[in-house]
Amino acid sequence: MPDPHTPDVLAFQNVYKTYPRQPRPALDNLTLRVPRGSRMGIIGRSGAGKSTLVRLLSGLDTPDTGELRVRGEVLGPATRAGHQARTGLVFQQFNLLAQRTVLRNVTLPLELRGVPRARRDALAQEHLRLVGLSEYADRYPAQLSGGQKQRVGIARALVTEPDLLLADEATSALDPETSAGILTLLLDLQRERDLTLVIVTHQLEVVRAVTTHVAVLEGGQLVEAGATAEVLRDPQHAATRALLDAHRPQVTLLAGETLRRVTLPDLNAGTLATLARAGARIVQAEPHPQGVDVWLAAPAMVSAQWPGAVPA
Ligand SMILES: Nc1ncnc2c1ncn2[C@@H]1O[C@H](COP(=O)(O)OP(=O)(O)OP(=O)(O)O)[C@@H](O)[C@H]1O
Repeated sequence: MPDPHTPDVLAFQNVYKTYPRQPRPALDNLTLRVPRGSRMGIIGRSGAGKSTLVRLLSGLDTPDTGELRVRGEVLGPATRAGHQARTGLVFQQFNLLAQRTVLRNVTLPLELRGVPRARRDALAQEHLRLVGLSEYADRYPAQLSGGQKQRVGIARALVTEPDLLLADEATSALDPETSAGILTLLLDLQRERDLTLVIVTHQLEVVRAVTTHVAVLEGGQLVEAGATAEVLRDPQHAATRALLDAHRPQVTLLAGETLRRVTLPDLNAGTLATLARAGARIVQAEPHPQGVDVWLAAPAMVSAQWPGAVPA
């Protein structure tokens, strides 16, 4: 964990939120710290409270009781506008305006802020370059693929140069390969700009691939939080274990085999031969920001030798 004296960029303190006419709180006494510069995954099954947490974080809604501090300030009417100006949002459904070109979608937050046209066009062009879409400035959203739309969404979120980026199911609508590309981009941008990244997802592989920390919600409560590697290696709560189990490939293991997951730079002939010699079977492979995420069924002693292999 980071130095405890570093000011947390975000801190929920005993936050409750209940929607009108609902019997149970959507957030139930939530206390959570998101350290500056971290990549925090928020995970939980449907209805756990993830979107509610994002609504509060983005300043779109307020806690009933409890406190939400951002960059050391309590988020409230006096600080909301300033907070929103420094916060970028990336959505599952991209939320692009169909009647605007790609460039005009990216300039929109700058227009709302009254930035002069020449300046906002230059900034938007620069951000389209950053996401690899310089050539698409004059197209319309309907002429783009899902992955390209999300790149525009990321350019729009970053064009105001926020220090906090909230991504709500940013890759859930995309296929695994496109999703890996978007996650790689988010990871690169987070490092380059020293952003604090909060990723809300129901996809455990997203948490595994990009986050430094993870918080698990269940019924509006925080049931587990910590460094991602530790939580995934040794989950303490049944809700976390259930999420992990749901992600395991369905495979019948042979006697003496265990299931392991390992991230490899690629699956070349040499790697495949080494795996075969070790008696390891590939049961599933998915693109990953650092290469390929491979699930192996392998003899227990063999799989332990793979660098980076973790028990699944
Ligand atoms: N606008 C609303 N009005 C009433 N109840 C709501 C509203 N939004 C969410 N809820 C309820 O609050 C609880 C938490 O919902 P929330 O959308 O935050 O969960 P979630 O983890 O994001 O779920 P999902 O993964 O399905 O999006 C649920 O019981 C949900 O039914």
